[in-house]
Amino acid sequence: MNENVKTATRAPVMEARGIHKAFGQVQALRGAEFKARAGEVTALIGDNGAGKSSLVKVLSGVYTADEGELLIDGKPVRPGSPQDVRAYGIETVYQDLALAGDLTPYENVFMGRELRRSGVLGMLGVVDRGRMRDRTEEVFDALNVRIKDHKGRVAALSGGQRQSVAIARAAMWASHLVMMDEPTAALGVAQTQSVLELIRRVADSGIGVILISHNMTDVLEVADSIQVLRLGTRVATFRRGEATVADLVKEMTSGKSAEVNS
Ligand SMILES: Nc1ncnc2c1ncn2[C@@H]1O[C@H](COP(=O)(O)OP(=O)(O)OP(=O)(O)O)[C@@H](O)[C@H]1O
Repeated sequence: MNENVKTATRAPVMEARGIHKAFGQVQALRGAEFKARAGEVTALIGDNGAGKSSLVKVLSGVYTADEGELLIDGKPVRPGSPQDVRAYGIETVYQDLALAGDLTPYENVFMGRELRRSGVLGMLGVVDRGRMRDRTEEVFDALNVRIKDHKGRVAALSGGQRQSVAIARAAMWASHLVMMDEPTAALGVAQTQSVLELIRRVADSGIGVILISHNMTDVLEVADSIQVLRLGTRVATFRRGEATVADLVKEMTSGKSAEVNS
């Protein structure tokens, strides 16, 4: 399908308009705009202090914006907490991953949202381990997340596998959107590649992905849309294939330093 037609026909799953957020004297966001579409990876990039984390925390309900509007599926929303945002089918994978190392992958996937047995056993609070394990394996298979030992502790997995467990968990619960904060920051080359492939598969499954990253190569490889923040404002938006590393660096640094080594 023609790229422009495809883009135009997809409603933004999440949109931020004119977001302002101050911390005391520091104006972290100054009328920031942002748009993410279903089935696409939207990268949010910017230099240190540009406002990426602040914007994602507004989008994920951790902060309330001082001014501005949030829309989900085109409808204005006013989330008061992260739980409100999760209720819209939007999950966030933070840098610490929020995994319990002593638990297995499936226990992590269902942590705090355990499935109960039916009937009296369910009423007594007995969890349905078999169903949780089967569902987890199904989701991991669909996303091609390969974990050899489903009964082993998450702490024994590699960094890339732990990241994959956290992303697959988010994708399983998210009906709309997954936000990821620097998912490849701590990974080596091979693990980065497999996490990028997973991010692509999550978007291809039809939900939106927001990717915050410092890594220009990753962003150029996987993102359908790249939105650049500088000093709390969106200064540029590129579609896939429209920008080079030099273009991105230039936008991030107000054109003062277009010199890049990669
Ligand atoms: N809780 C806070 N209290 C005070 N100032 C804050 C707070 N959070 C962010 N800031 C300030 O707001 C500005 C934007 O920060 P933010 O963390 O959103 O940027 P960022 O683009 O995510 O940066 P980085 O890549 O370094 O994480 C910075 O000047 C930062 O110091």
